[in-house]
Amino acid sequence: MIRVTDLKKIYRMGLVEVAALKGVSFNIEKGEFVGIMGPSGSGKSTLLHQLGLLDTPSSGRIFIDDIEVTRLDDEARTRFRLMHLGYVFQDYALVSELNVKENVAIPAITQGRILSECYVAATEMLEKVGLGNRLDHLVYELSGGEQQRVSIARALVNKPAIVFADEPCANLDTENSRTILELFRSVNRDLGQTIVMVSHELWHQEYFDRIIFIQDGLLEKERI
Ligand SMILES: Nc1ncnc2c1ncn2[C@@H]1O[C@H](COP(=O)(O)OP(=O)(O)OP(=O)(O)O)[C@@H](O)[C@H]1O
Repeated sequence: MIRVTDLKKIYRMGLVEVAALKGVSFNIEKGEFVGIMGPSGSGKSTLLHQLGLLDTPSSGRIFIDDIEVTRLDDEARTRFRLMHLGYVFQDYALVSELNVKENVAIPAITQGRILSECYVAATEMLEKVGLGNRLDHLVYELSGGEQQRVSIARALVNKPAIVFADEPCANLDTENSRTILELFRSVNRDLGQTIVMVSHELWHQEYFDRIIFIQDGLLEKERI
């Protein structure tokens, strides 16, 4: 489903260059729950941003379902993201002025679906993540763990083929982290979504089907 060949990313700030990815190649199969792990500064978030089409690599190729996404122009990339990809970030990135149901409906509304349908889809996803009783709450009325579940519901509302999660448990305690990881696991099993998640917490690896280890911008090893 995802095929990456010789991916490189060099950040340039004036005369200073940082080679964050130095040529990585791997595949991710449809329906896998993959963890990207490695030390701080190793290139995990950079890799996730390239895979999730949130940034453009310096060189190399990424194919998603045989489409070479690294060749898409800006408009096509935006459309591809909206139609096929979902995102979960460590700071939840929710809109504080909107209630929970409205937040989750945003990607569906952006797709141009009928408003009432968007709210039905949002409600369904909030029930799936165990927040069917919080639809009209404002974001600040929820705990951190609940806010992250809202952001997962938002990532899933368009039923994307792939969900990218960048350290989604970074701001949560162990109990809430387990809830989030179990939620990803059940979504992966029940809805068949491919999930790619960055984490530096070793204990998270028990939840992943496979781990891609990255060290100093290079693939360290892959293991089942
Ligand atoms: N926008 C940027 N501009 C310049 N350098 C960057 C940028 N983003 C990341 N880097 C550098 O690229 C390298 C890889 O960073 P990245 O954030 O991908 O690592 P990471 O493994 O996700 O780290 P962490 O676990 O600490 O979040 C680091 O040396 C970092 O300083």
